[in-house]
Amino acid sequence: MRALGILDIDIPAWSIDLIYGNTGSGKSYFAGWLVEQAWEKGRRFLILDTKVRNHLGLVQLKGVRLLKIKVGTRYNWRKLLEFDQVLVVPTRGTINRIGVEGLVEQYYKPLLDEIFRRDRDRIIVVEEAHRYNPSSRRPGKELEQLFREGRDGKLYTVAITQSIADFPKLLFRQAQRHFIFQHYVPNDVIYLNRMIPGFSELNDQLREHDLIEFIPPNRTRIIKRELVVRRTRHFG
Ligand SMILES: Nc1ncnc2c1ncn2[C@@H]1O[C@H](COP(=O)(O)OP(=O)(O)OP(=O)(O)O)[C@@H](O)[C@H]1O
Repeated sequence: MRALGILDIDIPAWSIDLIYGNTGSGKSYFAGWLVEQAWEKGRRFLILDTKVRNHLGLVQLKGVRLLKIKVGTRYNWRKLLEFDQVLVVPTRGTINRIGVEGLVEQYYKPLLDEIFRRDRDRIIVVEEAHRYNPSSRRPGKELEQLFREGRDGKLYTVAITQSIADFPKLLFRQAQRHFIFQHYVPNDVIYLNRMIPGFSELNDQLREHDLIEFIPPNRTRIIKRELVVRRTRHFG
């Protein structure tokens, strides 16, 4: 039998984690792994998914509540936040009718705002985080307030995005940890190389689903895909 070793990634009391990489690189799979670690420690979390099935396996974990967003329905966010561990997903009909853009605007942004104003001590996992920003230069209000002031209320954000070039620098610079999958686009590699010591050499060593952990200003290491072992099924 192959010895797997243990992946020693901490789930701190507070952080801002960014997870980025191409479609299919393993962002959600890894985010789900982080959530499993948080669950084992009894931490409070809420996942805002933009896909219907992606994270559904996580509801196998005892205590995790599922809310399916159905377009036309009004939700009492305050009541929702009484639950400690929550997965929020759209129904297929919702995506067909209002798209991810409508989901984010009509439901997820107001929920993030409510979390910022009233919730405490929670890990908030935001899929497709670039969708919350009006442009690649301007952060959206909801993410910006969480990034800038979330620490006081121990509101810990995990933001997942495909394209780091489309993600406002203002937010990028606030991240406490980066989890980075292999990058191919030359401009992205140049950009990341400026930010992360030795990025291109590390990037060249990555296989599919491997990732780099970067803790600013200069701590980096490669995390091999075999170490990211999920306890629940991922549907990504
Ligand atoms: N460490 C890993 N070991 C084995 N399989 C993995 C690993 N990481 C990811 N995968 C598999 O790779 C596929 C893509 O992963 P995932 O859905 O997380 O990608 P993604 O980056 O979130 O993509 P998208 O941006 O399209 O949502 C999935 O089938 C997943 O099970």
